[in-house]
Amino acid sequence: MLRLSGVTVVRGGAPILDEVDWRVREGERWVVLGPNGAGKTTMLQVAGAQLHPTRGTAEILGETLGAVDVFELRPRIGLASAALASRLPADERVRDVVLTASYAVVGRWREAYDPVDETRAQALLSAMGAAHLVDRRFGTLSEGERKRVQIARALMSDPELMLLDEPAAGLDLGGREELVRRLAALAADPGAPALVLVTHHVEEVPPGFTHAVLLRGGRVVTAGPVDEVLTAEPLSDAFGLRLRVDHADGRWSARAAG
Ligand SMILES: Nc1ncnc2c1ncn2[C@@H]1O[C@H](COP(=O)(O)OP(=O)(O)OP(=O)(O)O)[C@@H](O)[C@H]1O
Repeated sequence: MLRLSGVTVVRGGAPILDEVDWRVREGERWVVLGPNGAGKTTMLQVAGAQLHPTRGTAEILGETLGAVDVFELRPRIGLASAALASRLPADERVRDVVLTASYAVVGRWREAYDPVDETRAQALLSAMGAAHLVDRRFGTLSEGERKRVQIARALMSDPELMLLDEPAAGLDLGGREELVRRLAALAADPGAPALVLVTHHVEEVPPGFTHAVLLRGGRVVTAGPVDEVLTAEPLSDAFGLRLRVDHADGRWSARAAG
């Protein structure tokens, strides 16, 4: 699904991603964790064919970035991020926010969409608990409602790879738990795309996620199965803080130790 080899992104003369090697296979559900400025969003932008590495190779869905038309590649990738959300017109109806994703465009540009697409958009909004919002304008939604609509949008093109950048940011406790529940359902669906979720908090890792990669200072600290990576030592290393990590009922929690 995805293979980054020696991926380096240089900005302002310094690497903000530094020799990153990372591989996501079909069916895997990954969480990307790390402190502020670790390079999580940058890595996701490379994975989403939104940004070319300065050095190294990014292979996405069998294509090599730089040797493929990104406009053909992008519809195969579902992406939900704050940067993308900010480009969605505030006066756009929720239905159209979701529908336009099939064409990887922002803002309605066609007069008519296929009824099959309309039905699919409605079904995805239902699956995200947002069916009742279909006629609302995107700009009038609460933060939690926007996140759920964005995920429905990201699923619209039936992507092979789905990238979610901090989908729980700005949500209250109820909103977070609701989102975690829906992402857990998505993770458990064998027909769902390979999933990558960026977060700051282990509490937001949905049950059913299989792998984790920890970043710090643009470098990979650890990557592998969640049971090995979401433990005190690697997380303490990544966040530069001695942590106690608990795991119960498929969920994680972390706090400063001692
Ligand atoms: N154009 C740029 N010029 C200089 N530095 C940049 C540029 N873009 C990003 N950076 C820096 O690169 C680093 C990584 O940024 P990135 O947004 O990928 O981190 P992140 O892990 O997603 O952070 P956060 O958790 O705060 O969202 C940050 O220190 C950021 O300030």
